[in-house]
Amino acid sequence: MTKNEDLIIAPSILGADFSHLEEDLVSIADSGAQWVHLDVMDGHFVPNISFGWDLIRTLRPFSPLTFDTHLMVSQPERFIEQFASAGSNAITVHHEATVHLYRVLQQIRSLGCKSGVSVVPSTPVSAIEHVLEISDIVLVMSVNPGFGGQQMIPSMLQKIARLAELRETEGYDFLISVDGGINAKTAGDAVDSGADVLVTGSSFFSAPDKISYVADLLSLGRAR
Ligand SMILES: O=C(CO)[C@H](O)[C@H](O)COP(=O)(O)O
Repeated sequence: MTKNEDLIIAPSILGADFSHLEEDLVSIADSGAQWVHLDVMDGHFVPNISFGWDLIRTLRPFSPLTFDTHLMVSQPERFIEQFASAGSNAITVHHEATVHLYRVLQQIRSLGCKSGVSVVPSTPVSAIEHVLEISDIVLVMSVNPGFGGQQMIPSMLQKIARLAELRETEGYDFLISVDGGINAKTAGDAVDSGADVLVTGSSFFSAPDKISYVADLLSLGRAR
């Protein structure tokens, strides 16, 4: 996979106004972003509750973009089928949320979705090395998950760089995604470290001009 040349911008609807989600979803496609990031929180794995597969199924007809579902959910293996049939194109689960990680990633692929694995800031890359061969996406959480609008933890850049190194040396084919505190100031360092997918919530939805905001982020990939 060619790194960064095809940078992907994935606005997170966690930052949207839930009273007019349809409109905000359309604004993501109109902005030039390629993916929609859907943060599912269960109030157990993270101290917040967001939404479930019914909302994703409801939103699906209103966007042609890739639905990138991020399950911040304990024992996600219980719900993979529901999130796949709701219209997810990619499903990411947390290493810390299951003892059956390899099997869950296989399950995700068997349902026709891209498989994603994520780690919270305290988990080192070494914890997921055994599943990199069956991962289409590795999502580096650059904040403690649960809430939008936090500041990026700078040391997470080293984690991105380590993943990029492993991909190169071992010949893996996953995309490196980064989630948490991504904005016009922090995105450059993330891309320089090796990120291919920029998840952006509060900064996207507060941008006065979403098209320019996305264009600026996309230009970081081309500048490499
Ligand atoms: O997963 C998340 C929080 O757990 C959000 O996707 C992430 O924090 C993006 O929001 P922001 O860009 O506002 O940091």
